[in-house]
Amino acid sequence: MTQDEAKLKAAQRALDFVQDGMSLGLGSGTTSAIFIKQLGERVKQGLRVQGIATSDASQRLAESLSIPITTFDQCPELDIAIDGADEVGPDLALIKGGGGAMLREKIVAGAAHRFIVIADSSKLVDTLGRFPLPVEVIQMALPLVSRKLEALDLNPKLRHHPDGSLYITDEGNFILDCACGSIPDPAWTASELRGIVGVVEHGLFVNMASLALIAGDDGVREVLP
Ligand SMILES: O=C[C@H](O)[C@H](O)[C@H](O)COP(=O)(O)O
Repeated sequence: MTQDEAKLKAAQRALDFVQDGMSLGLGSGTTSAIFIKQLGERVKQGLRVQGIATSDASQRLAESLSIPITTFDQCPELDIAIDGADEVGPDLALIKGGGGAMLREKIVAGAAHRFIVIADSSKLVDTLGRFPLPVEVIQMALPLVSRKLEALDLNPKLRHHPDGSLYITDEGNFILDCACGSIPDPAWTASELRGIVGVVEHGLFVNMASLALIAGDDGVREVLP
């Protein structure tokens, strides 16, 4: 099975958890985009749902498929948030933010009764940290935050687009990608990052996911924390 086929299988399985009338968190990234497209098909067939998107790109995609979009004003609680991940570690601790969307993703996942991760099996790891950990930073604080991350040996590097221009998030911030290697205690690292003024959010999701749907050659596995 190719990685894209596995992403499709995970996304399709996630649809089994969606019921008529639900309010959904719509994730970001390639796996989530596949889920949103599948959801769009169901909406076309009459499924009634509404969603809050975790990025401008996901919102545009959902709107193009006529999936109704709502806001936290109208809908402060979501039934399920469904999103991809860059790494899925023990206890379903995650690294997210490869696509720069982790701030809104964390807000949306936190507002959902269930947060379901969809991923192909290449994302499963024994220890988080092979994927660089994204840290979203207020622009003016960049030099200060960079120094603090260096002092923590997190090895931050400012994210750029492939054309060399600076990467700016949907909320107007920079991202420092930390090639820090193994993260043996994600909760500790998360709390260190949380304590740095100027850090808006980071890509460690600890104790948030309630289920991961991991697709590979052996089918789709349901992984619990
Ligand atoms: O910012 C992006 C998100 O956290 C994505 O969910 C994550 O990067 C996984 O993306 P993909 O499904 O494309 O591997």
